Amino acid sequence: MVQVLQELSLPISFEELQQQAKQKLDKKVFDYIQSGSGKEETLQANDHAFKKWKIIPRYLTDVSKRNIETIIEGEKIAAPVLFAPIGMQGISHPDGELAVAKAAGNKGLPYIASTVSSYSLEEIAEANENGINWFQLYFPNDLELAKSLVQRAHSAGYKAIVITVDTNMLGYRERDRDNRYSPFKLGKGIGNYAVDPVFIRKIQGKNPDDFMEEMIKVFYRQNISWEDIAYIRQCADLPIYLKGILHPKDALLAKENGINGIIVSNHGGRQLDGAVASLDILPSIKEVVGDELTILLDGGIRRGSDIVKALALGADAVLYGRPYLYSLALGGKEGVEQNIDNLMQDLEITMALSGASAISELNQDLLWENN
Ligand SMILES: Cc1cc2nc3c(=O)[nH]c(=O)nc-3n(C[C@H](O)[C@H](O)[C@H](O)COP(=O)(O)O)c2cc1C
Ligand SMILES: O=C(O)C(=O)c1ccccc1
Repeated sequence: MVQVLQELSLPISFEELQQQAKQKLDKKVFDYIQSGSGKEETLQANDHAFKKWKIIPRYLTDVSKRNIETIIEGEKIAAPVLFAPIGMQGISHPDGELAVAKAAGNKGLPYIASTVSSYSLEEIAEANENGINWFQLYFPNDLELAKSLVQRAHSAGYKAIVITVDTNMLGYRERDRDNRYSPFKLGKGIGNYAVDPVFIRKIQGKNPDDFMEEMIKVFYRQNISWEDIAYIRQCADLPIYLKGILHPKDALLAKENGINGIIVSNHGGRQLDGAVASLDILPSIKEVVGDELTILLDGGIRRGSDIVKALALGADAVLYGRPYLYSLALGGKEGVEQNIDNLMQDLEITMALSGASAISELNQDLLWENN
């Protein structure tokens, strides 16, 4: 008997992908993922920022040999794209981070594991043992705990530490408040804490029901200083990236403090509403830091042309966020792989049609600002 395999086929367009994910996911979960903080001005600004720039293509160039690979932290990656750290992927699909990390590795792109992952960083590293993993740190209040998380990441083969600096508390997310939804309530983001020896020691003797309360107590450090960043460097010999940098003066301080890279980001419009769009501030940041540290950007990356614009304005690579999460919800690991295939094809076509055959050829000369 001939077995007809129903091939998984996710929608190509981001808007359609989001629509189908909305139909599939629980309303509160979808709202939590999709929404921004406040009036969502920053969420919208991220989207709008890309529309302000138009590509002026160069023709009569040779694009017969195309290459979208690039090098980040000394490692060749298949495209200038990293998987943004997203907490609690278990709310989108039971395989959560294990599926996404494996998909990232299979496609030759780095995976950044969140502190609030549903699975532990060790399980994620094992799932993506042949790929590149980075660890995102939500700086805990307890330095010993910070050290433990970072050293575990180092032992598990993570290649860089990304410290998120824009979340000293959660943004004012109106939709979540209406829904009475808190990411912490579900207990889906405790993969790393549940197995951490320092945390386990901390809660010993306490009521297991208080686990979440204890975790929240140590979760946010509201006074991270440059000394704390230096402390993390002492914990493990790994490159350090700061995620959530928007002010050029902070970018300059990052450079002066010997940080390896920054991620220009407003957390996908989920933290400070009213904050500048990451793409809008990118040129000013590039101006102060030059080529001395790696610049990554996220917020609103949906298609190949978004990547071309971000790189032309000075980013070395971008982080890809919500779209992969919707793909995970709809199709697990295969869904994410398919979405990445589409994104990479789109990028290659966009570059070729712009007249560029390599990532290094993308610069501001290709852009026109539409005010
Ligand atoms: C559901 C969700 C959870 C997130 N969790 C984290 C996290 O744990 N750590 C972090 O640094 N950023 C987190 N972010 C922010 C992303 O890393 C990234 O900055 C943002 O999604 C980029 O915007 P985009 O989704 O519009 O592309 C989260 C974003 C979403 C949508
Ligand atoms: O929702 C988020 O944006 C986020 O970063 C987060 C913070 C704490 C727990 C889970 C996710």
